[in-house]
Amino acid sequence: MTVVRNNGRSKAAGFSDKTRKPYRGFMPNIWHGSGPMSVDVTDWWHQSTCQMKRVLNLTRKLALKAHYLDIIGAVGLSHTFAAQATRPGSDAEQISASWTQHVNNGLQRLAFLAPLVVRAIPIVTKAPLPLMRSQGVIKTIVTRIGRRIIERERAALGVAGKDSSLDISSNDSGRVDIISVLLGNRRLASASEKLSDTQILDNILTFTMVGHETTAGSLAFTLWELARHPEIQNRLRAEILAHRRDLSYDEIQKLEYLDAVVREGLRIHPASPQTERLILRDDVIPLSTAIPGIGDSFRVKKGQVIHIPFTPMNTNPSVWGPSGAVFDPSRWLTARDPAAPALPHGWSGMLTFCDGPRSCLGLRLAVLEFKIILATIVRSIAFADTGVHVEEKISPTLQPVVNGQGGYLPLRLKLI
Ligand code: HEM
Repeated sequence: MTVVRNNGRSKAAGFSDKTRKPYRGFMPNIWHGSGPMSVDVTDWWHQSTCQMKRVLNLTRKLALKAHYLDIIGAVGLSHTFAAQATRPGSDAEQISASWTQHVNNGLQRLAFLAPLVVRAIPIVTKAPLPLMRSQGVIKTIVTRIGRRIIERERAALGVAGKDSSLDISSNDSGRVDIISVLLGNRRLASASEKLSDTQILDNILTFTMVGHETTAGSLAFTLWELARHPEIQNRLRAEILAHRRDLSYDEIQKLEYLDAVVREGLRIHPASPQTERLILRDDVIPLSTAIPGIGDSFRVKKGQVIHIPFTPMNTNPSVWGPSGAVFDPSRWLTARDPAAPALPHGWSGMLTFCDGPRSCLGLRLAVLEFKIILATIVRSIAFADTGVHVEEKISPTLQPVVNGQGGYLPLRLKLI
């Protein structure tokens, strides 16, 4: 198997997904910042049912307002972004405005060249270009918030003012959230594995941005599908209305059609539809089906960057059948034909959360909050298509684009 690693500049290459609508507009992803994700929170995050129950309580409280920034703030950082308060100049408002700006910059005609330029001349990320400035604004805001969070943790531990560094020497608060795990690293890790201040701040930045934009985008596209498929929407609502409003964690897991709709939304509209990996040594990649002119394998060389397009892999007709690109939740309710080709690795056989050691750390939180918010919204609101032409473009995550404007997805709503 080829040895690859995340090169810290994921999503920097473009592709044209020929099986569906054309994409354009790519931006390098700098959310990973300069620090690696060196704290292993995977087990803690993926396996702790207690944590999930806490998430459930928090997300239920926040669900009606459906603001994912508040959710990641609450469950990840014990920080209140108060995203619902659209107070001009608030952190949430600034992050949102800069992100919209950033999305629209990435939709410019020549934006697809940006990753290539960044790769060739990395210093360009420091240039005062509008393309870079919007990312810089978000990084500045979240870094400021991150410093406040770390100082608050220090104060809570009674070590405030002991020294001027951000170092936390113990973490006995008993809380289990991302920030306490990151800071606990200072106490538990050996000297060579301790996270630096910059790495902790980079992690806060990563969690803040990937922890809300992706889930919000997935929900928006799924609501769009429900608006275009009233029969699916009605069936989902019927399932939800058959249960009490205040669903427990275990009850939410039992809603089969909700589960199917969420999986299908994530399969067809992966919020982060592509990534790339750097080849660490020369190797040969075997192909399951020979390609004319290439054969049944191809060589890769150390230093090459390989592009991994999730959407065609998630919808490939040879794996998912002729209706592979169609939004059809019922495919998750029937047993898969044993003669059909095996699904790829990755959650539910899809690449939406990537796969392998650098796959999404927030998978379970993402799916859980998605289910709770979708169930809460669909219970009370009916969605209809507006007939407006919506395009899907990558900038840098999957974005709805209407008349050249990114980040808007018009839907007609009716209270039930
Ligand atoms: C529907 C929602 C989400 C989708 C589709 C998604 C997708 C992904 C993908 C594809 C990657 C791999 C990126 C790459 O290597 O190029 C990733 C990484 C990551 N995700 Fe998510 N994500 C979602 C929600 C979340 C949430 C809610 C959190 C935080 C709680 C989160 C935290 C992370 C982190 C920290 C990484 C970096 C992991 C690493 O580099 O080791 N994600 N996500």
